[in-house]
Amino acid sequence: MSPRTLYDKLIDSHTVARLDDCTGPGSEILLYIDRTVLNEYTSPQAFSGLREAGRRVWRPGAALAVVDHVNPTAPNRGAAMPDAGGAQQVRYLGENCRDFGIELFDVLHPLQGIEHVVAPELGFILPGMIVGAGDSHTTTYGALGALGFGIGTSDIEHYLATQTLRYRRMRTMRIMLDGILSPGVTAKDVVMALIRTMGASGATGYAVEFAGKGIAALPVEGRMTICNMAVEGGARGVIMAPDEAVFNYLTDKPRAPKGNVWEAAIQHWSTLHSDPDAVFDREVSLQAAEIEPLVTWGISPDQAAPVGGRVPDPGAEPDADRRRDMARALAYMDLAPGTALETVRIQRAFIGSCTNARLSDLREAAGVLRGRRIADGVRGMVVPGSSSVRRAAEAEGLDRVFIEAGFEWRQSGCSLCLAMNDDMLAPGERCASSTNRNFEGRQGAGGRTHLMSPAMVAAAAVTGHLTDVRRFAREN
Ligand SMILES: CC(C)[C@H](C(=O)O)[C@@H](O)C(=O)O
Ligand code: SF4
Repeated sequence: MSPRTLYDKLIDSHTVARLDDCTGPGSEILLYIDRTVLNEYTSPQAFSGLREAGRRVWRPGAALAVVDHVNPTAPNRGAAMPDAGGAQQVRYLGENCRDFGIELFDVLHPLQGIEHVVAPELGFILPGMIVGAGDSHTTTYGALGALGFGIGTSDIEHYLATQTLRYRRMRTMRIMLDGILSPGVTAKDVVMALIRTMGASGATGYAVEFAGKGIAALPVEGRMTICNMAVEGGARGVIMAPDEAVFNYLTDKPRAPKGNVWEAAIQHWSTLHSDPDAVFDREVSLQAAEIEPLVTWGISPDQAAPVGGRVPDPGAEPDADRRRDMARALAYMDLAPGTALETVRIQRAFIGSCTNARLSDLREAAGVLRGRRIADGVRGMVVPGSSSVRRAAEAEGLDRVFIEAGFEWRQSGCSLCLAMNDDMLAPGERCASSTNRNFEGRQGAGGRTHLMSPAMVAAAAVTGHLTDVRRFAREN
């Protein structure tokens, strides 16, 4: 057999039937999906479809449901939702899980959290799996050696009824991260650098495999940050070959296999990598040493610059479409060309989301905040990625560090990542945010989002303006 990429191997081993006469990219197959994660926001119509057709869920145990998008994150929250729409979605998810036999982590469940944080920490996602779920950031699971991708509502229904999806094979791209990151530069900066270089649709149509020394050197949670946000570069399907670090990460996870099954699993997982001479449709490489801490200045994740740089000048952009997009972004963001990014003042600081609210992210941010206070006029919020992350952080005293620095220490959920609950920016407020999307109004109508790593959010909160976190390292 000719050499194959890891993507090809996973697709081949999950192909139930070919639906056309083609074999390469674009060919349509019926693909077996190992697991899914459901949320209150994208699952309702899928369940309604099942109910109307009188169908049952084929393998209820392969699905896990969580409430994450619409719930409040107030420290003393109860089961009540902020608005009637959210309340209805949460109630219906509860009803559906009960009627179709699916496990649910409801708002007050001790394991509640953002789906992409909850599923890995539970050991629900394992190497070699294919995971299709109703949320674009399902790509996160690539970090565990599982091919994850977002699917639409009608696909969720198809999945629930059959455990399969109609799927079009994608082209393959390998992104090599060569070398090792400099101090103060994080996984978030890697993925932001990638999107900045390739553009917000640079990986559209491709399944992306990340590889190279730089990836191998990253802890699994950092790899999740990269796989999570790669979708903002257009990648609908992301994978990294599982290695020792992944096996160590999974070893104590409650739902991971145990005993003999674990041993056998490791044997199999160790075979999950692209063949040495596998051919990718596209190869890209990034030099880790050249990556600097980045912040976005615009309204698309690719509109980013090194924090030490300046707001770009649309007048200097030769391409007319890009020039117009830049001008529009700067008008929305209320930024003048040539402004030093480090002088841009913020009113809000948000550490949260499925990109950057795991324990390691909170540790990094707390490392900057220890012994410091956030600037006057800045409101800071920390929203742990899951209730488990929240407890683990409390066990090591991180909550105290955040609270003493002046941050609010909240319950888990998507929160201010998107204004779909009661956490949002007021019009005109500017936020340093550890999230993944900076679209207009994403964090509230008229709100202005600057994406960056959690340590950079902490640094900005302390000074009151966008700040190169490496200044703090020098002071310490
Ligand atoms: C609500 C959901 C459809 C959406 C997604 O798929 O990503 C959300 O999680 C987001 O981040 O915008
Ligand atoms: S935290 Fe943000 S990006 Fe992640 S699932 Fe929730 S809304 Fe989407």
